[in-house]
Amino acid sequence: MARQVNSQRNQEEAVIDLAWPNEAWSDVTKEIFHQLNAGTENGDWTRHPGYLRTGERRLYCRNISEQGKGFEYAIFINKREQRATCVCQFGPYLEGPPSHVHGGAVATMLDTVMGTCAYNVLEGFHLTANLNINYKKPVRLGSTAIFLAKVDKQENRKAYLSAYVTSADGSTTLCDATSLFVQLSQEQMEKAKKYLPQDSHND
Ligand SMILES: CCCCCCCCCCCCCC(=O)SCCNC(=O)CCNC(=O)[C@H](O)C(C)(C)COP(=O)(O)OP(=O)(O)OC[C@H]1O[C@@H](n2cnc3c(N)ncnc32)[C@H](O)[C@@H]1OP(=O)(O)O
Repeated sequence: MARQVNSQRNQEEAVIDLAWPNEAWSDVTKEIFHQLNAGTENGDWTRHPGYLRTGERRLYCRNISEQGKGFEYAIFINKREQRATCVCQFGPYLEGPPSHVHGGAVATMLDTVMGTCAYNVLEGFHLTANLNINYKKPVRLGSTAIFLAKVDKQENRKAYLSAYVTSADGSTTLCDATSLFVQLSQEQMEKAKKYLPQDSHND
């Protein structure tokens, strides 16, 4: 179940870690989560907590209030291999083409998984400079997909990544993507500080 942690900022703001199975997750989503979570046992992989703050600040893809209606996902990071893997179930609020997921919702998850993966090489805050997606097959609403991202190259503040999205059984490639993330310079970080939460929860 989602776990409640308290942010250091103020006690009444509950910070809930949603990157855990809940009753809205299908058996397929739960099974893939447990397979991926097993990789954290030997320390190669780390599950990235997915915080929903009850206060005023939320990460967009965590903020659909009713469980199961939007993005339900967990991301795992492998720092040594500079990779990230995500299991994601797309709820009914994300409909684009009838009974299928909006391409922008798939792009959101690609942006988030690749952005999280970029933390393997970039320090501090980074932003998406470029995101290119090839949509190979429509994604059924309510289905579960697996996102696999890796860092291909780093040049100073720039990290170049690639990713692909498969069906839950891995048999079908739904999308492939490339991206560029740019780490904010010290000067930009100073300016961005006022937007960052005081507590340690990144997501
Ligand atoms: C472990 C903890 C995990 C926590 C996870 C939490 C969730 C995380 C996931 C959430 C993720 C969500 C993420 C989101 O949704 S981020 C939201 C969407 N992105 C933005 O809003 C970014 C808007 N753009 C900018 O702010 C600036 O343009 C940036 C900061 C990107 C660069 O402007 P800056 O003034 O700083 O630097 P620069 O212009 O000198 O560029 C620097 C270098 O980059 C090269 N360049 C730039 N653009 C492009 C381009 N399009 N193609 C190719 N190259 C490009 C450029 O040539 C230069 O190269 P070089 O001359 O140095 O060689």
